[in-house]
Amino acid sequence: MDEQIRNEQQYLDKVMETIKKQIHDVEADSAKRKDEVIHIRKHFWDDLKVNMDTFDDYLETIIGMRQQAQDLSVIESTHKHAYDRLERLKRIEKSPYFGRIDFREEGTDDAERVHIGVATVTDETNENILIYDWRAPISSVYYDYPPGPATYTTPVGTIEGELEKKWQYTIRNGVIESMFDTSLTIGDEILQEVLGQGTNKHMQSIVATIQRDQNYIIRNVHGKLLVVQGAAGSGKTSAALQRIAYFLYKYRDTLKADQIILFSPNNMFSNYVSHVLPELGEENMQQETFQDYLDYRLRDSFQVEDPYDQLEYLLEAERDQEYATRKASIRFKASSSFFDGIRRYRETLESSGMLFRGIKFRGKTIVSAKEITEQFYSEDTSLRFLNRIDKLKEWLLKKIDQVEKAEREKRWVQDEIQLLSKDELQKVFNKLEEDSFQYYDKENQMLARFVVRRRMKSLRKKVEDLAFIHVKKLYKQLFDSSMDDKLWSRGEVPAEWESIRVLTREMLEREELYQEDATPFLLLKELIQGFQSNSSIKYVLIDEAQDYSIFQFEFIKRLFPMARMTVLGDFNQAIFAHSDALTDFDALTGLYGPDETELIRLERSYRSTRQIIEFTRELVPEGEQIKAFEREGDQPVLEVLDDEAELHENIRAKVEDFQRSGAETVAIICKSAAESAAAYEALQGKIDLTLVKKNTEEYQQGVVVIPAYLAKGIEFDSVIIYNASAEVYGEEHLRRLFYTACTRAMHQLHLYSVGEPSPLLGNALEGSMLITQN
Ligand SMILES: Nc1ncnc2c1ncn2[C@@H]1O[C@H](COP(=O)(O)OP(=O)(O)OP(=O)(O)O)[C@@H](O)[C@H]1O
Repeated sequence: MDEQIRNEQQYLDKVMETIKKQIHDVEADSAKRKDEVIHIRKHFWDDLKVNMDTFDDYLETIIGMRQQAQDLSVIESTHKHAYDRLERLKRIEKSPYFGRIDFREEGTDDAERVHIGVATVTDETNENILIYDWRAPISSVYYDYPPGPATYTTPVGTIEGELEKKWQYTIRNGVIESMFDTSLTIGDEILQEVLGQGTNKHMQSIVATIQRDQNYIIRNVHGKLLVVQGAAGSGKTSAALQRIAYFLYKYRDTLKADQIILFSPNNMFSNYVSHVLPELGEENMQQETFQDYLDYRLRDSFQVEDPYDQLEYLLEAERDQEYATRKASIRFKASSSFFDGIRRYRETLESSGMLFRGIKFRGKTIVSAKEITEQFYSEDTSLRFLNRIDKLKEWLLKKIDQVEKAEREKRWVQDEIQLLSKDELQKVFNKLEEDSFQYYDKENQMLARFVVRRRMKSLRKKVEDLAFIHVKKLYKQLFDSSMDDKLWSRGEVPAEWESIRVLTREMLEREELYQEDATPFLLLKELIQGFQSNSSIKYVLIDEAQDYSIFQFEFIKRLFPMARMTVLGDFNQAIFAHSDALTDFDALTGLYGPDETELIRLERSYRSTRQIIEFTRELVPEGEQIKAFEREGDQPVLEVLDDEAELHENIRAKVEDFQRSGAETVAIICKSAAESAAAYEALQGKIDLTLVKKNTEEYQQGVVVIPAYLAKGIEFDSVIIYNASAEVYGEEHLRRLFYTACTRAMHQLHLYSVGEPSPLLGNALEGSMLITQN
């Protein structure tokens, strides 16, 4: 083995030497190019013969300018390329690879040694590859096979052969610290080591230890929709991020990072995952929360309730009649029935029911809502709805033209002309010089024209933006009892429909929009005014996808018509009311059809120790399917206490305990923001801690108090469940929230209960997965 390490170290030294030399060369080259760029920029005009005397001179000048600009752009782009290469080389200089396969291609005698790292490195002749990028076709053998027969796919076909050996290395600072022959070792030492480490301020890349099923997700480029249903901690987010890196490599000539968008649950999560791609030498994709998008699109119309306020209401509000209505409303408005209902509603508007705003100018109606309605329904009904809207807009703009002409003669115009500033007058006269005189025989006429046009500008803009369509009222009309027969067949609406109608109308009268109404409202708006879509996005990835309704998926699909979609989620963590009854992503098959859809399950969980996984999987139905990665730790503990004073004292001591054992991140996870605020208040003087709120941007190290729904997608060395009592987690619908909270723990999990423990713990208590202390 020593001999092997020595040999390998020699190879490593050679590779590092090459990288060092390349860094030196690129640096020298890059400095030269930089000088060139500066020179061209400085002397752009000196080197150019500007002569406009004749048409030929003019043409020559233009061509010269173009040529100069082109040269500059080529050098600049080469410079950027070199800079990226330099960054990449520097990043891998001291740890250039992490694995090796000895692969013998069929029909050959000798196995090729393929070293695998984060970026490709070739020798000075550029002919021999010293390190293969982990995304290269041959590298997939490293992730997919144990020693034995193996194949991989290249653009020209499938290569078959024998994987003779597979090595894993840990290299630090240019020294091989360990190397494992995977055919001899049991288990995955490197993965053990990686998972045993503490949390980081940011999520880490997993390229050295990608597992086979994860690799399948990362490299899957078949259909339009890839759905990944995976247990908590099974690497869904990790797979999504490495998948993006894979796309950026595979399609590097045509795909840019900003053509990929990742929908994440909140800004703290976005921040948490934002280092993975740069660590892999790639630029970050766009990241958005769906809420940000809704806010952006609806900010002019409404203050939209955010999803966390909706959740907080569902967790903490009194369980009265209104609560039941709201819950039913949330479910129904997220359903495909409601989606179809809205589409039917739009169709009925073709023949009647459109609602418009009258158009006023200086307090006087120019075109009344009634006239607009009459005009709309007098148009040729065989035209497509959106064309009719367009024609109506043109008709209104013409009306505005007429009014504009007539207004120029009015007295107010003369008054306003008197008030024009010097600058404004100058502006009008400048224009006069540009325009032909013949249109403006009188100066005053021109000023009048200026004044009226200026006043009408915003009106015109409103008409252009179709603001004369009363979408708010149209949405409200959807909840009018008169629509029932037209829109809904028997049994399609929930039993609470009557009270949902009232609740929704009251909300709209207050000029508010609940979270559950935001996407439906936007859909209706788009069906009537035309869809805003973004065709430049080629890949959309949706993480924590169990939190999206089928309605929202439909919407995202329309929004990005040219994109392929990757959807990753776990229904055991579906904490929003609209999704708490769903158990799988089957409904998504309808989105692009079965031929374009592939579903993959990830069952092994990597985040937590075996003991934590064996406990948490007892909390959910069919939890036995979740497999633990064999990493040992302490058994989770449930401690039952008498009162809150005791609870806070115990938490203080426990946090100290965890920190003494090396935990860098400790989360005290609560049910809601309300419970978190109370816990924070009580613990503040005892422990140095931070309260995480919905607008917290950064993942915090140290001790945090956090509501379970904000801890989604992230992880902590040690987790304390603040109060797992029957009083707090008494209701069945909190099971998934409770599971989400417990699965955030990597190494240690401790639950407290003031008084009787939650019935949700039932199976786990009986199965002795949990040590109980009274
Ligand atoms: N192949 C792997 N190698 C190393 N670490 C891994 C691997 N797969 C997952 N992990 C680690 O497991 C943890 C959980 O991964 P990740 O957050 O991607 O899971 P998830 O399925 O998105 O979880 P959740 O649904 O709970 O949010 C992370 O620390 C991640 O780095």
